[in-house]
This record gives sequence, C-alpha cells and structure tokens, in this order.
Amino acid sequence: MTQKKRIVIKIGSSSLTSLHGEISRRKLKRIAEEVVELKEEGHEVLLVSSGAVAAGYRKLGCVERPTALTEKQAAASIGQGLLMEAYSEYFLSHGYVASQILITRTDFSEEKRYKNARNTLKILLDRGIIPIVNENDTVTIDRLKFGDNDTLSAKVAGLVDADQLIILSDIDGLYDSDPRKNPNAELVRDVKEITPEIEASAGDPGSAAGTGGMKSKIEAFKITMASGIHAFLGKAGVRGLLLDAANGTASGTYFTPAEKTLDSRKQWIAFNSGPEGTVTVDQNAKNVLTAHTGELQAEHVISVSGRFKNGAVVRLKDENEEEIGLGIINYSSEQLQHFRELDEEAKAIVDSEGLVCRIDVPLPATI
Ligand SMILES: Nc1ncnc2c1ncn2[C@@H]1O[C@H](COP(=O)(O)OP(=O)(O)O)[C@@H](O)[C@H]1O
Ligand SMILES: N[C@@H](CCC(=O)OP(=O)(O)O)C(=O)O
Repeated sequence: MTQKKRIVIKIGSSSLTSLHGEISRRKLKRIAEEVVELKEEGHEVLLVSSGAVAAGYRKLGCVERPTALTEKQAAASIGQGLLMEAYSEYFLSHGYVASQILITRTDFSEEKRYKNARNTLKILLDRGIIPIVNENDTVTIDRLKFGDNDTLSAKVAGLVDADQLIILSDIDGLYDSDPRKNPNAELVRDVKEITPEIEASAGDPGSAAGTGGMKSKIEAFKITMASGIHAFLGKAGVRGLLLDAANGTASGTYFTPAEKTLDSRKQWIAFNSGPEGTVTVDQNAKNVLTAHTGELQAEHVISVSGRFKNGAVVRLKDENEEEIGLGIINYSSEQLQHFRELDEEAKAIVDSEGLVCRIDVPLPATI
C-alpha cells in the first residue's frame, strides 16, 4: 500500500505556457490530470502555481510578457482569476474543490500571520480541498516580492509540514552545469548536500516566461533540506511523473533532507522572519555563541544597526563582519545603544541582570 503523503507541487510559468508565453490550456490540463491521479491515491495535494501574468497580459493589451512592474501587476490581476477558473473547472469535473490563496512576504515575516495561514491551509488540506497558492502579485511592492515561486513553494511546504515538494519545470532535473551553455552537461539524480559546485552550476531562467531559473530552485531546495522535507525536480508534461515522483521512481533529481533539521520555530526564524537589525559582538561572545551553549551579555555588544524592538530577530556578526547566526533579542536597539553609553559601574549592574540574546540559528549551516 502506498504511504499517504502531503505533497506541495510547484508549477512554473514555463510549464504552463505556449511558445509565445501565453497560458496553454492543454499543458494546464495535463498537469491537473496528474494531480487528480495523486488525489485518487489518497495523497493531500497543495499547488503553488505561477501563470497569472502569462494568463493576463494579452487581455491587458500587451503583445509580449511585460517587464514593467505595474503592467505585470495589472496582467496578474486579470490572469489570476482566469488561471483559477481553469484549475477549478477541471478539478470540479473530477469531484475535487480548489481554493485560492494569495500570499505576500509579510504573511510569512509576521509570526501571527504565518500561524494563521498555517491553520487555514491545514483545514483545507484536512478536508480534501486542493489549495492553489500564488504570490499576491497585484499588491506586492517590488522590494518585498518573492518574485519567483520557487522559494515561495519551499516556504509553503515548510508552513504546512509537507512530506514532499515537487518542483515541475521545463527541464528534467538539475544538471551539473547550465545545459544551455554546456551541451555535455549531465543530469544529477541525487543531491544530499548543496555544495558550492552545485551553486555555481545553477544558471538563470531558460525562457522569457521563467523567473528564477535554477538559482532560485537551489535556494528552494536549501530550505526543504534544512526543514526535513524531501524534494524532487522534474519535467512537467511527462506522463505519470507526479505519481512516480511521489513513489520515488521518477526520472529527475531527488533532494534528500539533512540529518539534522530545524524545528518549525527555527525554520520561521531562519527563512521567514526577515531580521530587523544587526548586532556586532566581540570575539569572546562569538566563541560562546557558536559553541551553542552561549548567551550573549550586553558587555559583548560592540555595535548595533537598524531599529528593532525587544523580541525581534537580529543578525549577529563578528568584528570582521562575518555572520555568525540569527537570534531573538531581549532588548530593543535603543536600550542597547543606551547601555553602550553607561559607565562601567552601571554596565556591571545591567549586565548582571541582562541576557541579551541566545543564538537560535547558527550560520552558515542552514542558510
Ligand atoms: N544547472 C542547471 N540545470 C538545469 N537547468 C538549468 C541549470 N542552470 C540553468 N538552468 C535553466 O533553468 C531553467 C528552468 O528555470 P525557469 O526557466 O525559471 O523555469 P520555471 O518557470 O519552471 O521556474 C531551465 O530551462 C534551464 O535552462
Ligand atoms: N507570480 C507570478 C509568477 C512568477 C514566476 O514567473 O515564477 P516562475 O515561473 O515559477 O519562475 C505569476 O503568477 O505570473
């Protein structure tokens, strides 16, 4: 009997579009058919689907996929509805209900919203619905965009405690170098660690429709591997690929999670919180903090940048500007600045009371 899994499937723009960059109903139906096969096997399925811009730009009056942000946002507001309509129609005809979730980065960076999104998605999955997630392109400002849906899909997989993330693309897996530049590039079938060689091999998108290329997919797999989630990269449109990927028999690249993984709070700190400031510490503190036993006392803080409240996530750096980790700080930036201005006697009193920070997520192990 097959083990029932919770599977997140990311469908890139290039997997849903024709040569001209418009949505292809035929391609969408092929993928939807495979999703239905997974549902019939009893798996829970959540889709992260790109394609809103592709589905809408013609109707906006553009002759090709726009590059200006405002046009992309306007195209997405037309296309997102059309995309959902196409999925919904197909799934309903097979007795499955789809739901739409549009997400922005702040939905992840604010812990309350993160937990709320998690609860909603879990209810939908428990009830057999197929949630379809996309970035809320229409309202997201450039600086705060995910941009590509690869890292979004890995974060969503972490959010719902998925067993597996399947990324469908226009290529049948990760190659040891960018196949457009090197015709002798070879398919890598198993990845247990993202090495510097893998990072160097990952190039840009293969088509005008794609956004992140292999680079953003590798970022996504770093997140799944650190979060204990199995992942697979394969080519959309290959008959039976989704079922085979779920069973571990598909042709493509499998990414095995690390042995030591982060619990859900640490995942949130590492990948979603968005540090609000930087605290530079002296060598003594660095030694203690990186030994994992340590707690940072105020006297070891050399400088503070950014404005943050107590309870914020901050980046910790050493005197050479090297990052040593992320932690939740017990003092605001103002309190820390104030501390630096006290005389030694006053400092000794505050310091004996004050734990400033404990390192929660060491670097570079996980990011
Ligand atoms: N090392 C690599 N292995 C495989 N593909 C790569 C690599 N480096 C760059 N690419 C390119 O990444 C493309 C897939 O990413 P992208 O175009 O963004 O598609 P999607 O829309 O599916 O996200 C491939 O078509 C390929 O040309
Ligand atoms: N959110 C955008 C998709 C962004 C994008 O192109 O991502 P991808 O094709 O997955 O690299 C849309 O729906 O058009």
